[in-house]
Amino acid sequence: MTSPDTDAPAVREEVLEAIGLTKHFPVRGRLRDLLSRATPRVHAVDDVTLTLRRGRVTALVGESGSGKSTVARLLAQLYPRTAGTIRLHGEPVTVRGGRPFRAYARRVQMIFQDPFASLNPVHTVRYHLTRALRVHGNAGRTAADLDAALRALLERVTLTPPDRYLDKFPHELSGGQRQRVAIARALGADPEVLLADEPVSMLDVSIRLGVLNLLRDLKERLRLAVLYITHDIASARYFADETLVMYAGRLVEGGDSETVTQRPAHPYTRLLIDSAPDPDRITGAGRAAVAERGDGEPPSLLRPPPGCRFHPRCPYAMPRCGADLPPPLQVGDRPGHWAACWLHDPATRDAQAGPTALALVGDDGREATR
Ligand SMILES: Nc1ncnc2c1ncn2[C@@H]1O[C@H](COP(=O)(O)OP(=O)(O)OP(=O)(O)O)[C@@H](O)[C@H]1O
Repeated sequence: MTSPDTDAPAVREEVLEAIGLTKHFPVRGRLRDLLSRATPRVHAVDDVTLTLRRGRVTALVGESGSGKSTVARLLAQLYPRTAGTIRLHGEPVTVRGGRPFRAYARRVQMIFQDPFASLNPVHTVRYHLTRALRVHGNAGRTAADLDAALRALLERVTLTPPDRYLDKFPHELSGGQRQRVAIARALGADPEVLLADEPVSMLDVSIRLGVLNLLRDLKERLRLAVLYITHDIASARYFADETLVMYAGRLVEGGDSETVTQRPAHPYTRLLIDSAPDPDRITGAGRAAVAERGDGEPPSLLRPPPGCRFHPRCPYAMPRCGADLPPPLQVGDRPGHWAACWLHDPATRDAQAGPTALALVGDDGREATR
């Protein structure tokens, strides 16, 4: 296969794919459970399908406990999965430790929320980066090669001049600088995929944008495929090409970020957007509307609700929503925009149309009729 403009082999845009990814954590049961021999399981992730592409950021958005970190850890092969397939460049891959895991980690790197916890306080920046370069075979042969590679890494994350940072300990750096070191360490593997789990949520608001801009610059210059995990849907609009919304272990909506954030189609996405702390939008009246529209608790993942998991909180729930799991349905005529919500089933829309219609979510994501 060649690209249209050159004779060079076309590079596969899909780097990492998850198909039907599922993780149920067994939890220690109460005596009653032990006697019945049924092990309770937390349904942390169910049937998640997603694709990470070269040079693109995919945001995975949802509230705390929705399963976002578990998805990242499954993709990083830090956890065994209950079901599903992970494909790297089209090849199914399962690794559990040892050399195969190191080979996988060379291509798929993870960045964690708390850079202070992920850097060892007794070691310098030089130590952390040298180790990453050596483990992944990128330290070169000579001391001069290593020195050049260390400087290049620090320059790539704009910690310049490198000499100012190489011999610093983590506590001598600001939160933003520490996260840049953690990113440099991930880049030491020369990866194709970065899994960034809430990479800025522990940083001061004033420096978040700088770190997000750095990640965006890296995806553009290094053509990295980036998974950006966040509970802040506003930052997804700014930073991600594509946005996926997760609720109680399942994906509920996906599409390009502009569409998902500006014209949300799933009632849960609307709730997330309405409850985001946007001073322009959230007025007293706005808050009241949010409360009316399903402010409440996410369900227990030990016994998730049947049908759509959002139905107990959903102001638009129909009898069908508590019984049948909605598949991903295309939203209106917008290719690539989907929502797992029966409101977007053409049959439902036809049945609900007319003067007695209940609330429907229109193509613009707002109520069409009431
Ligand atoms: N090792 C584990 N054993 C049992 N349950 C777990 C384990 N790890 C996560 N869970 C549960 O799985 C569910 C999803 O957790 P996860 O951390 O993936 O969510 P999250 O969306 O990343 O939340 P947060 O933003 O708070 O990190 C939660 O109910 C959590 O308690």
